[in-house]
Amino acid sequence: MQKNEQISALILAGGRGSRMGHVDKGLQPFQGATMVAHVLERLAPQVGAIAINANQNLARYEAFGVPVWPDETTGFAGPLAGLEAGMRHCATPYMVTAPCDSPFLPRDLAARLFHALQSQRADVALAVTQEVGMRKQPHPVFCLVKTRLLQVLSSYLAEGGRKMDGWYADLKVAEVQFDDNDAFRNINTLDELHSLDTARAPKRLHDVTSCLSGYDPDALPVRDAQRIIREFVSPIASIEKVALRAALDRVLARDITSPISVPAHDNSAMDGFALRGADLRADGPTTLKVVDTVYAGRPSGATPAAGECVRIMTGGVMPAGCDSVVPQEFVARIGEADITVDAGVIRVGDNRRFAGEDLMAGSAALKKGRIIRPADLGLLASLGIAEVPVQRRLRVAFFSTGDELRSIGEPLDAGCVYDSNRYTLYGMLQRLGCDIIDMGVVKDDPQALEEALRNACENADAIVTSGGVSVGAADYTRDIMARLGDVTFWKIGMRPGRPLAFGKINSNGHSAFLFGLPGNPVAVMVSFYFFARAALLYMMGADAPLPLLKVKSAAAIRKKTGRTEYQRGILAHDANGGQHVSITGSQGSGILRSMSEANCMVVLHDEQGNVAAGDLVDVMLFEGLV
Ligand SMILES: Nc1nc2c(c(=O)[nH]1)N[C@H]1C(S)=C(S)[C@@H](COP(=O)(O)OP(=O)(O)OC[C@H]3O[C@@H](n4cnc5c(N)ncnc54)[C@H](O)[C@@H]3O)O[C@H]1N2
Ligand code: MOO
Ligand SMILES: [Mg+2]
Repeated sequence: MQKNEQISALILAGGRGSRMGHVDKGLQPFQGATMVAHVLERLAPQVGAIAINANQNLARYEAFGVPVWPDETTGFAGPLAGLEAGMRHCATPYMVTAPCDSPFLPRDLAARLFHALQSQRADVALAVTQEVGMRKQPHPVFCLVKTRLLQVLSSYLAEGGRKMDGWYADLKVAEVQFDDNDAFRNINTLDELHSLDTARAPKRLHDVTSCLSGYDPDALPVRDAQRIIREFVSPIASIEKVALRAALDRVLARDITSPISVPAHDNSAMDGFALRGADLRADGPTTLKVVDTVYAGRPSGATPAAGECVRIMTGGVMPAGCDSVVPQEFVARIGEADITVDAGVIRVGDNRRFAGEDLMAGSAALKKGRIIRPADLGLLASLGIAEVPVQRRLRVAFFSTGDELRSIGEPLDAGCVYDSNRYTLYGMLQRLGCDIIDMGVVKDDPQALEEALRNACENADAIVTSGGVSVGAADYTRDIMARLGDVTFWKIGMRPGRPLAFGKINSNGHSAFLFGLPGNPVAVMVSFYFFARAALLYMMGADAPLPLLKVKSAAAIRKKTGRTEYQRGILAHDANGGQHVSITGSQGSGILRSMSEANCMVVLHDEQGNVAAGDLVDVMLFEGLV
């Protein structure tokens, strides 16, 4: 974001922190620094100059190397007094403010407020947010003002005014809508501060693994590896708004509350005649006078009296007083101006759809974390929602390692193989909806590996590599990974996919989670599905557990206890209309055909031994998984 030299920033740290037990809020430790330091770090790059308004601990604020201006009115007159002090000292025509307890403020705050101020020829611009289905929420302490308005503010204060949004009542105000409500989140209590601090503090792998009893990196059960990974990774907290169609397959970032009732009115489920159920005789035919016709989308306003009815189309609004609809094909006689209905053809209330029976205004329509499917697009459209808050896409860099690998298009030299892992990884990552960075093949060369890992780390949220994580002499990958961060190497009690590297690496102030998958072509896929997939989904804020089905095994399967086996299976119908699963031929870790032929994975758990024909086994369908 570009710096605007015409704007100065003022951090409002002059409050008494009464909700924090009278501590100085700005100086509270938060994620390895103080709260005010986080605000400084976000705001300073946006403006030409920056200062702090504080009324206590002035020397500690001055230690940040920026000017500190106390209120000029005594007695903690609130943020307006700070604003006044700031405007008096400010040397630029514009000043932007933010409170010291908002460490997540937008990095484009000044630019967007300034743009709105200019384009709307306003005096003050302020941030607002609006949750879907909720009222607009202004954030007057996040504002941009023309500094020449000092006089207006001083008069308001002199008259005893104290409300942040009161002083500009007679000025032109531009509101700027920001999508990320959390960016304006201020931290009011020490409890809130501590819980956020621990939730977001970087974890060490050791802290996670040490909580596990009997942790052995060389014989780690699948469940434990999955648990450690889940504990260690953290979700990205960045939201964007996209047009409804573009939300397909994206992760919903906020709960959606229905702003309207769907349908909005009671209406007919059939083409027929709307009537008053009480008019229908139980002992013989009823004749009713037809007084009007109602088409869908054209309410008639008619209010039929006793003995009257209205011709109605499917979706037409039920006329007042009517509670039932008789479909036209059930009517015994349709005359010029009346109809006759036989006894017992409908019950009172039949074929009437109630207002809000699909969704009631104010009710929860969709939960955040959901991956948006076609039905959800329709549901959102039925609510009139044109833009959807979604998580930003996860950026995932991936590459293959190995001197023997050739990319397609290159000649296949003696002893070499074509790189297939990068294509299976491409497919799997693409299906997960990630933004992918394909980094090609990297040679078994320490310098090339380090460069690739650093580059990936600086550009992605997560890195997926294949190969080099076992114990071979040319497998430098392990050493380099370990050197760049907090990475552990496991031998997992599973087949295929025994070796796995996992952790987080750092480069030039960036960090990324790392999944070092084994090189064998089936192992790379199985490790992706059972470790990386869930972790990446969690990072992208998605809540998408996969069901395991129980299906009969068509034949006996040999299985060792004490490890998880992922056998490639074909689920098919048998002659009796039931289903069974059979294993695809050779299950070798290099036989990619076994994956291609399969339509599911048979999951044989640690404690399971040999399977007899007809036994039920757990099956995970590729459909949904891939
Ligand atoms: N002494 C031991 N040797 C091995 C062990 C072990 O525990 N002790 N584990 C075996 C298991 S299990 C696996 S899985 C592999 C994993 O090896 P690496 O992750 O080090 O992978 P590489 O050695 O680089 O390659 C293994 C194999 O896969 C082929 N490969 C690699 N990348 C690709 C690619 N992109 N496309 C196609 N094929 C690829 C590579 O040519 C090798 O054949 O280690 C076992 N050894
Ligand atoms: O576990 Mo390795 O993945 O069997 O070939
Ligand atoms: Mg190897």
